Amino acid sequence: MIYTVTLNPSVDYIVSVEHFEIGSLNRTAADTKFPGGKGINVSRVMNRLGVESNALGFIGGFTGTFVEDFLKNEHIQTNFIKVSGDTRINIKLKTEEETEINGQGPIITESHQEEFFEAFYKMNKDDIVVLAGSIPGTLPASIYKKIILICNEKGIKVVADVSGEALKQVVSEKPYLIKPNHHELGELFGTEIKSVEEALMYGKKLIEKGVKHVIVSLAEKGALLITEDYSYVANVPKGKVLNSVGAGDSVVGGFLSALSKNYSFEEAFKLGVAAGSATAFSLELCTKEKIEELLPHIQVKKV
Ligand SMILES: Nc1ncnc2c1ncn2[C@@H]1O[C@H](COP(=O)(O)OP(=O)(O)OP(=O)(O)O)[C@@H](O)[C@H]1O
Ligand SMILES: O=P(O)(O)OC[C@@]1(O)O[C@H](CO)[C@@H](O)[C@@H]1O
Repeated sequence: MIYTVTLNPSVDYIVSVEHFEIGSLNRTAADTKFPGGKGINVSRVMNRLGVESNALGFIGGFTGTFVEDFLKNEHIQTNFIKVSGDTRINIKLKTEEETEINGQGPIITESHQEEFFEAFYKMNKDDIVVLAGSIPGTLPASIYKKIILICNEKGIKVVADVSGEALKQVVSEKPYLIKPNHHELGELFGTEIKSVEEALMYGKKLIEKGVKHVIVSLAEKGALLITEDYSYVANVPKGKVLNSVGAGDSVVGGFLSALSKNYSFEEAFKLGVAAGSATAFSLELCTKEKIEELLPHIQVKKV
């Protein structure tokens, strides 16, 4: 089973405003709500590609019920720990420029954490754990490290899509796969990455540190898959970006779905990139049909 971990899920409130003015009453041209949080997005993308997963994390209140019910309606398994506060609402404002306001999330107590860890003690070596998204303020900053230590002891593969301090901690535990974007990779090394060549050089440094596979996404500049033995670069198809929320998560969801169907790494990488672009070119997360439409426009080359 692939378990996705979203420590701080959300209701993503997607609001389109034609000419947004600070200090004025703005009215929406359209608005929608979706369950959000990076691990949940990975689960939803995998589900669209016919791959089962189980979504873990903490939810609470009416917003938590919305998230859980939405996933159940999509036939996605969940095993959330219920907390007493409300799951956060993250505002995604679509106007001339995309602007996001992410909430803080509910308080998570020590007993909630103990309950959460029980799921990991029951996993076995054939499982995969995907850690994705930020760590809420009431959880210890070392929580991802603690999860990886349990997984490493059991031989469970860990995939991580995290940033900042959490990325530093995750890298030191040598996970199976990480997917930073070029900003996150640059931040890790205290630099700014401006080209695919620089991304390749810094990505290789992570392999030297013991990470097994690295996917670096570079938005419209393409993506890299770097391993100990080979590296691939992919272009991204041309299209109108309608929504970048969840594009990175779609790369992870697409890649893992393909691996679980025994695709080669090269093909899985291609599908991951197609899924990322399919989300970028859609109002919501990618569909299988949109991914298939984009696949022929992606070339993967060894570098
Ligand atoms: N302008 C674009 N044109 C085509 N594809 C894009 C574009 N921007 C993003 N993508 C697709 O989305 C993927 C992830 O984008 P990006 O590198 O911005 O990751 P991210 O910052 O993790 O995404 P997110 O917005 O979810 O945080 C890219 O690999 C690509 O497939
Ligand atoms: O606050 P975090 O955990 O860093 O990010 C949460 C989030 O912005 O990421 C997803 C897109 O990747 C959204 O569904 C969600 O709102």
